[in-house]
Amino acid sequence: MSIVIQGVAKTFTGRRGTAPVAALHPVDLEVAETELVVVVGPSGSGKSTLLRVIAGLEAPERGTVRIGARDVTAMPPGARDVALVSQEPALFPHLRIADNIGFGERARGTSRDEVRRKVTDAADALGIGAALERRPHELSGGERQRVALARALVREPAAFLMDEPLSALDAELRLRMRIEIKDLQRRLGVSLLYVTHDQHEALALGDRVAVLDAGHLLQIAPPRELYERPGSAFVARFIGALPMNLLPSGDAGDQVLGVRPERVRTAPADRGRVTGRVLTVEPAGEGCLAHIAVPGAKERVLARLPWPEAPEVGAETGLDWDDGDVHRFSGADGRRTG
Ligand SMILES: Nc1ncnc2c1ncn2[C@@H]1O[C@H](COP(=O)(O)OP(=O)(O)OP(=O)(O)O)[C@@H](O)[C@H]1O
Repeated sequence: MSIVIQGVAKTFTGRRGTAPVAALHPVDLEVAETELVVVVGPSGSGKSTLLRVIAGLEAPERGTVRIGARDVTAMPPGARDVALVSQEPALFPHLRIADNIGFGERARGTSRDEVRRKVTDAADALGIGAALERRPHELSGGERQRVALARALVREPAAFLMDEPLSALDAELRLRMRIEIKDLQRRLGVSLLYVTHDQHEALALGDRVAVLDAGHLLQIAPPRELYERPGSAFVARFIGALPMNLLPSGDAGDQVLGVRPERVRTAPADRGRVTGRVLTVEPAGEGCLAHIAVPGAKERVLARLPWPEAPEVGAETGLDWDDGDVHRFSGADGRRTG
């Protein structure tokens, strides 16, 4: 079922003497019936708070949360019919994996045979069918995370919420499980709202990706659109393997010109659009990453280059790019202007 949140705001009133923290400014977000939406943002941007509000673990001070046709804003977590999978799955250490997966169903009064069937199906779907008799401490981190996912599956919830479920795993396992999660979501045809701080994971996984910063939802768009037409300078720097280069432009310096490091070329010092001094050249897999100090730019300009074009450290170099690769933002609020 769909997840629809409207005007959800949350402020944590600090302990005595500390200032209140606005974790979420009014946020609107919709996850369609069979959609996978990823919320991405830096640490402290409000991602977990958003999921906890939807799950019913935090009460918003304003706004509504709907799951399908039901307004669940005032409902306790158990009545919402959503499953939340988090980074560190809380498993019962003394229970077998089968009982961990089936725990909620048993508590709900489902018959023993029915629970056994559901547990076996979910465990098989996640490739942990052979681990059902073991205890949590006998499993790897990846397997324990699969147990948490199986436990969520068994409940057949109306919607899934996942809070950085893969961040404790190594890179290779993360990649594998990312594919499995997307696969599972497709097969089940359910809505999934997935939270991560990793823009790479967000782009790979989401049908749409929502960027959150300091409690503000800045943009929600399909991954390619987010990369190709970021709506603000913040999104342009946050989304992408490397942050977008930003250079002052416009007569009054009131505009910001953006160009991605992978679109920058070097040129003879007197022939580029800008000129700068090469600070370092780092090996970066297939090619290299040159850091260039350009007068007037707040940050060093990055250029992702093939090795044959690697400039000399210390040399002056021109930098060039195509007109079509230029993004423009307003200098005042960083909003996209062209
Ligand atoms: N229970 C709480 N009491 C007070 N402040 C809180 C509480 N929970 C979260 N916050 C604050 O609200 C803001 C948002 O926190 P939240 O955990 O939602 O961010 P996040 O994007 O999930 O961060 P991370 O990626 O580090 O988990 C932060 O400034 C945090 O310090």
